[in-house]
Amino acid sequence: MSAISIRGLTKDYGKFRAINGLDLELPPGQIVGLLGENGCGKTTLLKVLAGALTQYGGEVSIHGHRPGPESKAIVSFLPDASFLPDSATIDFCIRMYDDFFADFSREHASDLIGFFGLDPSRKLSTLSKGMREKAQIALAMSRRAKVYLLDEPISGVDPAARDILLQAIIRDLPPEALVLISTHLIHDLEPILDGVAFMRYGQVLLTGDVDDLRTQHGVSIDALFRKVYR
Ligand SMILES: Nc1ncnc2c1ncn2[C@@H]1O[C@H](COP(=O)(O)OP(=O)(O)OP(=O)(O)O)[C@@H](O)[C@H]1O
Repeated sequence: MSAISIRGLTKDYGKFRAINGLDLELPPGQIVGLLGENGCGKTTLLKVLAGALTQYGGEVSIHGHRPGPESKAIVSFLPDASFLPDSATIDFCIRMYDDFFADFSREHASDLIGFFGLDPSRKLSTLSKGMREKAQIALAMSRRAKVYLLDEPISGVDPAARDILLQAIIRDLPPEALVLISTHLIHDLEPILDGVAFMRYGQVLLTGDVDDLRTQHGVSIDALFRKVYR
């Protein structure tokens, strides 16, 4: 069974059609980059998959479930905006996730927070953008989910820390998990990607295995992106 199966997805914001008849099939056990120009619909697609946008057209299935309570139990979603209360400490967020998600591991989260060098007693309001991203990634990746949806997870962190963050994302990943990551930092993400989905104007333009695409086009995925969107 596909981890994600989408047929003819449409999503309108008022009169504007942000997703326009999008089809996508993604198997489990892969890390897939969701790539495309600003405004092509990446965040909108991830929000539909996460169950955060409920008004849409077409068929969406996550391990056989339409987005809703059953899919949310197996999907770990990391939105692009900060979604945790400013006044909360990292420790409080860990306890909140633990209460909220049956598949959450406190030990794993504490381990990742330590790995990132963050002090769990710090309030989120006192963290830099990059530190906050690290904390949010630690929380999202400490669920034993079947699908991880990560929207621009490393945009705020410095180049040297990106590798560490990517290692944290792939570390201890359940083998059958699908990770769908939207990003503009293709060069940084490329080493961990198994597949890519290129989007344009609310549709999927091209999908494929990164090794196959590199062989077929004779360039890196980063270079292929520049070629496709030139
Ligand atoms: N709440 C909203 N109301 C109206 N239009 C919206 C809303 N959210 C997104 N859009 C529009 O929908 C389109 C897709 O937006 P979306 O955020 O999904 O793109 P994106 O690919 O994630 O962009 P970026 O790479 O810049 O983050 C854009 O044209 C955007 O202006």
